[in-house]
Formats: sequence, structure tokens, C-alpha cells
Amino acid sequence: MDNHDEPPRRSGDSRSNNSILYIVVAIVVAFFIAIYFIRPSRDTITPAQLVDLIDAHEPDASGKPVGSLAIENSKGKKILYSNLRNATVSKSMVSAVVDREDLDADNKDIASSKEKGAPIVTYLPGDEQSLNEITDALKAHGFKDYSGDPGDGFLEIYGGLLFMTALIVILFYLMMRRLGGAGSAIAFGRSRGKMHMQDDLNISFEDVAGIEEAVEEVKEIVDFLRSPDKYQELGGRIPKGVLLVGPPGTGKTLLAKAIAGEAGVTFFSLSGSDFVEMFVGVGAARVRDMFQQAAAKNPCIIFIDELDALGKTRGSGMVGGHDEREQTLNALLVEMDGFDSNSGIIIIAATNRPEMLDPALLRPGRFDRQVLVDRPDAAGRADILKVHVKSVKLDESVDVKKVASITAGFAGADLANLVNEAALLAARKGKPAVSMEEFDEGVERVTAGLEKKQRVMHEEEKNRVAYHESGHALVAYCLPNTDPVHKVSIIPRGLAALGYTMQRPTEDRFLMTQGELESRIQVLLAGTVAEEMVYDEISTGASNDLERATELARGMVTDYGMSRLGRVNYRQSGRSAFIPEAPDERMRSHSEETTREIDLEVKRILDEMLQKTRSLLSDRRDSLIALAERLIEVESVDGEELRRVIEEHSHGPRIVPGTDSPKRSRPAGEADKPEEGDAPSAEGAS
Ligand SMILES: Nc1ncnc2c1ncn2[C@@H]1O[C@H](COP(=O)(O)OP(=O)(O)OP(=O)(O)O)[C@@H](O)[C@H]1O
Ligand SMILES: [Zn+2]
Repeated sequence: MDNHDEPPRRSGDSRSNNSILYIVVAIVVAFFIAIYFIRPSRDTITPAQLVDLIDAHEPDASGKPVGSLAIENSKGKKILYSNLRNATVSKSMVSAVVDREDLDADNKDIASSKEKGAPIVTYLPGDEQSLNEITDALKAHGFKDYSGDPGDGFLEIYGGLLFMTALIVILFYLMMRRLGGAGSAIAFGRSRGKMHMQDDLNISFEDVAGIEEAVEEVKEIVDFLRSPDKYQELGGRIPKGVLLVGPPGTGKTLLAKAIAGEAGVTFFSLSGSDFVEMFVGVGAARVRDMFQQAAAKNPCIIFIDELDALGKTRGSGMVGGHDEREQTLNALLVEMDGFDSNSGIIIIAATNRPEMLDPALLRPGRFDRQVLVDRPDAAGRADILKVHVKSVKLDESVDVKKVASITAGFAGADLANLVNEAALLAARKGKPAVSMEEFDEGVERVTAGLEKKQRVMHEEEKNRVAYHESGHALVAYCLPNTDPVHKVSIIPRGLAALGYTMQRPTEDRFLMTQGELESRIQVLLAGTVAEEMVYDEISTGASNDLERATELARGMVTDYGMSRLGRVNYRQSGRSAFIPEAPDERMRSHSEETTREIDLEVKRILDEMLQKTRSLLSDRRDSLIALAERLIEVESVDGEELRRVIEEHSHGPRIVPGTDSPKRSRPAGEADKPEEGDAPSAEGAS
């Protein structure tokens, strides 16, 4: 493994920003310590001590107290001691300024070491007894209600301190605000520290294996970066933002680097989580700065890893930090809208949770191009292994294909890790070359690690998913009015789906005939039907299939008048069944009886479709088994191979009689559209 493969982000420089924070905190702390030492000395005493202090002094003959006592409340307002109670109900701080001239001699323990005239501060509790004691003591010693000048009051002493603190806080705040402003002059918070820049990456598409489809999709970007003029002349619109979507470790970062390497442009990289900072505005400033730096280096690629960290749906965050993220996200959106797509800057972002992203990020002119970076199938894993074993000495016992076959569920990074483990094991044993034994051992180790993260599929689970997906694919293949199957796979994709069957829509769908809707329902049901045929019972993996099938059947009844309830629209909102909405919203306006009839009719349609699907699949049982076995073996099968496997094992005609009635035909105008679709749609993910 080359070490340039290691993502260089999160190197030491992420600390630099924190250290600025530490410095600021240190300054504030130092300030308070300094204030503590230079402030006038003051004692804090308890109410009881205050009483003692007063008691220690007999009034003189005229009844005038010795010394003087000024009492203020915490706001620095002079108060009458007879009002002490009111002033202290809320345990407010009261400072009593005692003229120490005479007190010092008698009250050594409290006041002896202190300067004369320094205020004595006490927290007077609201409790009756202490208050009574204090006021009694004051009265007994002839204190009149205070009216004189208290000297240094609370505000005079603390006021300065408060003022300075407020000043610092305000300055600090302004500094942060300034950073939020365009093109700040202060270097603090610049993304230079966080953003990694690599000028001559020597990573090419050859280093990226097992994800050919993704590589194909991004080749256009390389072309554009190499010769932007050509594209500009032709007036082609190049995407500004490309979103690489896929599970962790599948090579998204690697692919982005390879694009930069192939095109020979500068590669800026940073992680979405780096943007989310403690202080509002820092992340936003970083985004702006990043674009500035990139503009100076164009053509270039900006790679944002973990886009979901900053691009989470707005308003979904916790209370703290969410403001900051919102600002950062907005800054990113503004910057992306601001630059011309022909400027030579392409932003590539990676995420393994596309569903978490704020929809605004996916709008045209932003990350409007999505590239799926999937877990590799068996052949892909062999290719990835070949890339990584290049730097390792192998003995002849190692069969890369065999290693690939025992590493189902491994992503590219796991395979790289495996090769590394095997090499380390061999070195530890003092072997001259890595043998199959070390690979077997390595697989065990890596698997144990992955099992904790629940990323490995067990054999039995894998087989079940293979039958399930084969069911979807076979029915989609056999029924006449469905979109052609583009790919079937049992490689887990995303976090929820265990496998998937991908159909390419033949055209943009605005209309669907009843037959097409029925076929679609059958395709959705076919996954569980296949499971049921082989395992006698179905699994929980299919709840989404059933949900979607039910939704379609309900649409037929309530929206399109395609049921025994007649040609009536039972839905008031008039929206399409393709837009899922809460069932209760739809049902609101009918009587209970109608609702029941609708439910029964939906059930009847589903039952009928289930029956058809069952007979279709049992007629094609051989094909189903062959397809599933092939899937278990190679994990993903494309449309071409699918056709071959099914036809080789089929005995029946392609169009199953009874599923297509002569009455049904495509709506006029649709037939002459080109037989090829653009966006693949996942169908029947289980
Ligand atoms: N398709 C692949 N071909 C060759 N090597 C791969 C592939 N995928 C991953 N690797 C190896 O795994 C390492 C880590 O992969 P990378 O960081 O690109 O994954 P990622 O998808 O960006 O992961 P994450 O989502 O965790 O950021 C790579 O540097 C490379 O060594
Ligand atoms: Zn399914």
C-alpha cells in the first residue's frame, strides 16, 4: 500500500484552531487573576461574624456608634438597615463598609490584617434569624438608619471589573463576527490549516478497482478538467458538484483523488465535520476561504468528505451548534451558486448517508450529479486485491480469486486492510512471502472487526437475499410491460437494503396503464414469493416491498378507478399514488363503509397479483434457482447475463399467458419514445 492512499486529513493542524481558543481562554483567566490581586482587599464574612463585629463596639456616650457602617445591596444601592430584610430576601449580596479605625483593635480575627475602610462583604441569607440578629445588633449599638456616604461601594469596585469583562467579551464577539464577514483580514480561522492541498497526486484510475461503473461516470469530469476550453466551445454544461454515495471504505476518497490525479489538477480536501465549529460563523468563513483558495488554483477539485456532517437537513440538529451548521451550509450553497460552472472548479463530496442531506444541496447547479460507489462484487474484490498485493511478496499458494470468494461484504478499505494484516502476519512468522494461510487468518481477523460493525452478511442470509432478489428480477424479466432489469445484486447497499434489483425505466413515466401497474405490483411481491418457495416462510426483509405494492394497489382503487368499485376517484386531494402520503389523509372523507370496501378491494387486488406471481415463479422455478445460484456465486448480475441465465433454464414462453390481456396497450404517443432511460431506479430493494 502506498502511503499516499492514507487520507491526510486530520493531521496536526486541526489543533491550531483549538490552540487559538486556548490562548483566548488563558488571557481571560489571567485577566481575572490580575484583577484579584490589584483590587482593593475585601473580606467575605458570614452574617454571624457581621453581628460579632457590630457587637464588639459599644456606642459612645451620645449613643453614636463607633465607626460607621454603610450597607448596600448587591446593585450598589444604599439601603436602610431597617430595610435590610427586604433587600436580602433573595440572598442578595450586601456589602457593609465598616470604618475600621477602631474596629481593628478589637476584632483581630476578622479585620486586623485588613486595611481600614475596606468593605466587608457578606451574603445575607433570607432566613429570619440571621436578619433579626443583624438588625438587632445594629439597633443595640445605636446605629441610626444609614444616610451617609458609604465610600467605595459595590459598583465602584466590581463595576470596573464588569466593564473590562464586558469589553473583552464584546471584542471577542466582534472578532468572530468579522471572521464571518467577507474576506477577513485576520488569519485566524482560515481554512488553510484544515484544508489539505495536493498538487501532483500520482493516483490514477488504475489504483481504483472494483467500482468500474463509478469510474466510467466520472471520466467525463477528467475530460473537462483536462480541456475546459473544448467544453466551453461546445457550450456543454459541466456539473459543479458531484456527490459520491456509498458505504464507508468503498473508495470514494480514492476515486476523487484519482480524478485529480488523472486530470493533473490540484486536489483540495477537507472533511465536512471540520466545518462544524464551536463558534458561529467560523465554518461559514472557512467555506468562503476555501473557495477563494480554490479559485486561485483553478482548475482544481475540492473534495468534501462526510458531507452529511455539515449538510444535514436544516433544523434537524441539536440546539447548540445547529445555528453554526446552518450558516455553514448556507455559505456553501451561496458559494456554489456563485461560481460559474466553467470556472474549472469541481466540487466532489462523499457521503454514506445521502438521505440525511439537506435537499437544497441536491438541486440543479449544486450536487446534482450522483455517483454510486458500491461495495464490490466477487470479481471486483479480486481486482482490488490485485491492486493491493502489488506491493506485497506472495508465494504461489495465494489465489486472489479464492480470497475474493471468502470476503463477501468487504469494502475496498477492508481488503486493503486484509492485505496489510496478511503481510504483517507473515512478517511475524518470519516467512519469506505471504501465503494463503495468512490470508485465511487475516480474513478471520478483519471479519471479526466488521461483524462488530454489522457489515458482514452471513451465508444463510446471503442465500435468502439471493432468492429474494432473483424473484424480483425474474418476474420483472418475464412480464411484458415492465422496465428491463439493469442489474441484480445481493451486495448490501446503503444501510437498509440487503440487495437490490435495478430496472432502467424505458421512458419518463407520466402515464401507466392498468397492466403496467399490475406488473409492478407483481414484481414487488415476487421477492417474498421466491423466498416462500424455497424456505417455506418469508422474512422481515420485505416490508418495504409490501408497503409499496399496497400503495400501488390502493392507488388503483382510490385514484384511477381500476377496480370493482368502479371508475370513481375516492381520493379528494387528487394526488397521484406515486406520491406517498399518509393514508388517513386520503381516507378522511369517506364513510366507514366505503373505507372498508376500499380495503377489501385493495386486498383482493393484492391477492390476485400474489396468485399470478406464485404461478409465474413456479413455472419458472428452474430459472429462479439458476439465477439465485449464480447470484450467490458472483453477487451481482447485469441485464445481459440475467437474460442468458434465465433463457438457458427456461422451458416456458417469455410472455406468460394471462398476464397480458389484449385490451391493454400503451397509451398513444409513448411507443415512439427511445427505448433507453437515463436515471436508473432502484426497484424492489428488500
Ligand atoms: N475500489 C478500491 N480500489 C482500491 N483500493 C481501495 C478501493 N476502495 C478502498 N480502497 C482502499 O481503502 C482505502 C480507503 O478508502 P477511501 O478512504 O477512499 O474510502 P471512502 O469510501 O472514502 O471511505 P469513507 O466513507 O470512510 O471516507 C483507500 O485508500 C484504498 O487503499
Ligand atoms: Zn425485495
